[in-house]
Amino acid sequence: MELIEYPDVEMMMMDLGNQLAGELKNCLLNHDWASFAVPGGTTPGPIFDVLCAADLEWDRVHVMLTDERWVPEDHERSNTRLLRERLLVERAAAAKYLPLYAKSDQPEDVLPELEAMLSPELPLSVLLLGMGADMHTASLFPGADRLADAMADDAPILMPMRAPGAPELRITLTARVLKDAMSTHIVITGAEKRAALERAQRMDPGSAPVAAVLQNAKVHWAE
Ligand SMILES: O=C1O[C@H](COP(=O)(O)O)[C@@H](O)[C@H](O)[C@H]1O
Repeated sequence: MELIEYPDVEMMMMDLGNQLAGELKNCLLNHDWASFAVPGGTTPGPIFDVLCAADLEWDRVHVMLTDERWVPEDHERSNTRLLRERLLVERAAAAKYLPLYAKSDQPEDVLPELEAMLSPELPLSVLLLGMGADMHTASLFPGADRLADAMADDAPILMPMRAPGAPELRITLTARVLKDAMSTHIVITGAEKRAALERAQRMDPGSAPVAAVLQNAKVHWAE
């Protein structure tokens, strides 16, 4: 793991947005397209604000979420909604978006079609992850009902996830998909998450899921 500390959050968001744009651009030099997975939640909005204006061939970038809350796309807690408002705008509106949500009461009903759509995109070219203070990443939550299955090397691409710490039903990329990414960045802010990151480095992924992806990750932190 490489830890990169920034003087302040604003600088981190700007710098990280530019780094991600540079990686996508490099990837497009050698490949027909780049697959790019991003988190939802409260942290990445300002990175998306930088990225969406980046001068790159967005029509060759395939964007997806690392995880989604099983709520309609116009719900205030929808990660898709965040993406549509902050990332898939301006130049980035030309990107191809691969949704992790489909209208259905539960993700189990639509898993085969979602997985068939994602399968050609793997391994992910560029992966940006967030992390909660409880050491969850994507929707791999400590104490989740099927966490062990989602952490296994032979896990499917996607799994539904129900967890005590998550207010709604989730769907998430599994750990092996995250671990296989060509380039992994994790963005965290504040003292509480920094302390959680340090704890996670000494813990088993079964109780600190983010530990599964730390080895090859660049972790970006600002107070
Ligand atoms: O619920 C989620 O939480 C994590 C962390 O979110 P944050 O609000 O603490 O930044 C996020 O990475 C994940 O995509 C999201 O669904």
